[in-house]
Amino acid sequence: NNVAVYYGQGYNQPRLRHFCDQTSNDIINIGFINEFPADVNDWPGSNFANQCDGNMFPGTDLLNGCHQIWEDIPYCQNLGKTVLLSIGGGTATTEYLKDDATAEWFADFLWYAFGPNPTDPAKILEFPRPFLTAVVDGFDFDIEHNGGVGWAAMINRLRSYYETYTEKKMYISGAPQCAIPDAQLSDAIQNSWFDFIWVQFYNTDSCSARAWVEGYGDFNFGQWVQIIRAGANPDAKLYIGLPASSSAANPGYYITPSEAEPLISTYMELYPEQFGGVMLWEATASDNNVIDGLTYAENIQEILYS
Ligand SMILES: CNC(=O)NC(=N)Nc1ccccc1
Repeated sequence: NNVAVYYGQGYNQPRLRHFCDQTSNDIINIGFINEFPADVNDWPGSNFANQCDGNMFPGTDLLNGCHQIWEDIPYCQNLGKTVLLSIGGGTATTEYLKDDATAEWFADFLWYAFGPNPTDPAKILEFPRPFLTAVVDGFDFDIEHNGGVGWAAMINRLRSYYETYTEKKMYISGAPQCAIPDAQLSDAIQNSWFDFIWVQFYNTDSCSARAWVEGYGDFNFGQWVQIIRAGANPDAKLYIGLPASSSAANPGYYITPSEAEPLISTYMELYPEQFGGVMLWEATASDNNVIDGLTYAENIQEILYS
């Protein structure tokens, strides 16, 4: 079982390699590509908080020169970490896809800009390389607003590129909110191939991990298992998403490691095939939340390996 952490929006966060030096983190989602193309040929925008040097590709909101990230992605991969680039993150005003054509363009852009280094001179001319020669291990969809148009088309387009690429396995993951159906990702889960689904069992009270601990509401991991089994990839791994500290998500959703232990054990044992591990929002919050001498992520890792 794995621990997946989000990185890139942490308060005063250290550089990426700090989190790759931690054995508690297996998958790292770098967030975010937080502005989506308004139309075909439009470039997306990015934000990685205090990282990078504040330079954009001219006329765009796409960061250029994120030396900490392009240096650290191969460092992390050499340590066996899976590094995904996360799309979305929750800024409603800039995260919207108008149609499948725009979605497929978005997929093209991400593939040539952040995927394998293009060899076709035309592609080299057309697309930037924000992380230079670093090649991510796939893309994460943290889509929190504006509905489901385009996501299945975009993921299917990425999959068609993945099929042409034999150097390494590449992944698709998603971070739906826990209420079912998820307005943004349920259609994509039904119609396109995900490898990991990490459900945000926070910020929505009725299906939250906090509700399970307190004995109310409808924590719906089991229903998410059924959704995945009816989806395009029935073998997608399902993760329990949790806040990594009391201030990491909306107030009241944090659960302590000792509260998380029975929850994780219950569902790890109920659904051993589907259970993939725990997702944490987010890495710096985990570092700043030390309990019994271990970060929150290390505490969660102990539970997964116990
Ligand atoms: C996987 N994405 C997230 O977990 N996003 C997230 N936690 N956003 C957020 C929402 C409200 C308060 C703090 C963070």
